[in-house]
Amino acid sequence: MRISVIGGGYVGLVTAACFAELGHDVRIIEIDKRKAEQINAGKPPIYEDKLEGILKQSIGKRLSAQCNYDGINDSDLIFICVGTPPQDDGSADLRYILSAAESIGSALSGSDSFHVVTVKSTVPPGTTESVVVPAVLRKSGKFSGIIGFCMNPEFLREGKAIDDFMHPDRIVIGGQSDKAIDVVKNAYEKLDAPIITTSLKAAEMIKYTSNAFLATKISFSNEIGNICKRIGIDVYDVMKGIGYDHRINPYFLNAGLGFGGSCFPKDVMALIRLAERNGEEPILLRSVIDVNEHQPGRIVKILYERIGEIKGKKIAVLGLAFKDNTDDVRDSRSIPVIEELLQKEANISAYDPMATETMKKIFPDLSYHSSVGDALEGADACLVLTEWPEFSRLKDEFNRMKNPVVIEGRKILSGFGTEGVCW
Ligand SMILES: NC(=O)C1=CN([C@@H]2O[C@H](COP(=O)(O)OP(=O)(O)OC[C@H]3O[C@@H](n4cnc5c(N)ncnc54)[C@H](O)[C@@H]3O)[C@@H](O)[C@H]2O)C=CC1
Ligand SMILES: O=C(O)[C@H]1O[C@H](OP(=O)(O)OP(=O)(O)OC[C@H]2O[C@@H](n3ccc(=O)[nH]c3=O)[C@H](O)[C@@H]2O)[C@H](O)[C@@H](O)[C@@H]1O
Repeated sequence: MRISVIGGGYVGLVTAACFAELGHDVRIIEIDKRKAEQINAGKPPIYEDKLEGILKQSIGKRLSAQCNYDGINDSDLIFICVGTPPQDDGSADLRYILSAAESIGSALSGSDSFHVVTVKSTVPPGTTESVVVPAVLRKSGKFSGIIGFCMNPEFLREGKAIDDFMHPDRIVIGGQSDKAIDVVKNAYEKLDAPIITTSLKAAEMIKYTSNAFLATKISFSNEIGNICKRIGIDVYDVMKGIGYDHRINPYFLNAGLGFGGSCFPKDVMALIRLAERNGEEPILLRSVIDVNEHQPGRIVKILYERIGEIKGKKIAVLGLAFKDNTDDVRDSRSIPVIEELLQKEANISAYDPMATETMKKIFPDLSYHSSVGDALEGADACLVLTEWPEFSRLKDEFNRMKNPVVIEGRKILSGFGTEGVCW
């Protein structure tokens, strides 16, 4: 099948590389020339496990990237994978979606064959129908039926994106017609996963609901964790105890600093704004955000309780990325922690296996180190902020600290006899 993917970011590039791996001919349209060039050179502009390998296998053969929309009228299926960042009020900014839809419409104006335009970006319910369909039809000069429309939300996690794409729990396809839905189904025919077909709007809502539910599990665990901490119980034992109940399951119950990244905070806020605009009071969703916003401050409070005055103290910060296995620091919970430490005039000594360069763009003046040991040298305390597996193997490195006070914002250490381990 011939597929075009609009946007060569996390989702677009992974989607394109995986569809090429499945044997389709894929063209990426990426307006950022530098990114398109990197992709064509077989170098992913982002770090993602296994991505470079599969990109190199297909690039120049079944996969290519370009900066314009030329030739997309060859494609049976066109995926929109551009960003939907938050606006100042938290609602989703749809300008990239509109612009992509208009460009697709113009590019399809001369074509006589059937094409399916499919939104993969996370968009508020109603967007495909009210923004994408009219823009494509207006610019193409065609009527509905000549072009099909679908909404196929993406559930991949950064750091595990290739495996998530190739082995999804389910594939959701919202569509206007069976004919359009069948084209999207065919693209995925080599994958072994249940396919849920639904309306365009329901597919859009499934994506928001999925992220909001996972975020709710995390905030719930944090609230229970905060209570447990007061009364001297390890919340990880508690969550293990409930996670065996198959109605609950053991995933996304890790308490700590809360959720970061480019999606959970943004998508829960967008859902809150959607609810409000439709006359609903999203009481639970607001609490999910509230709990999350408070968690970073709690670790600094615990630090103060352990070492007293923070001013002038050397604080080692292990982990900057919003989660392990990525160089992405967007909305990382390490950012508010570092901001508060800087406000209290701490000397921060930072280490991350992968995210140092991205974090330097936000905090250029921190003292960054290329090894955990160097970051810990002479430190008055250490905060662990990302669940990097390599931190679970640390032991002797902590001997380089001035005081053995280690506070975990993510439960990853395996117990090494230091003081102050929290959560
Ligand atoms: N990052 C993630 O893990 C996931 C993201 N999503 C959703 O997928 C969407 C995309 O997210 P990311 O890939 O992270 O964003 P991103 O910012 O990494 O990539 C978007 C890309 O689209 C390009 N672009 C923007 N306008 C364009 C246009 N008119 N034509 C061609 N290219 C254009 C940008 O230059 C950028 O490279 C968002 O709605 C996001 O919420 C969904 C699941 C997972
Ligand atoms: O829409 C999206 O962009 C994606 O958002 C998340 O994926 P991602 O943000 O890559 O990472 P997660 O593994 O979900 O972690 C998100 C945040 O929650 C935190 N987290 C996760 C799990 C947990 O138990 N506790 C916890 O605090 C992580 O540390 C991280 O900061 C979802 O898991 C994906 O299904 C979804 O496609």
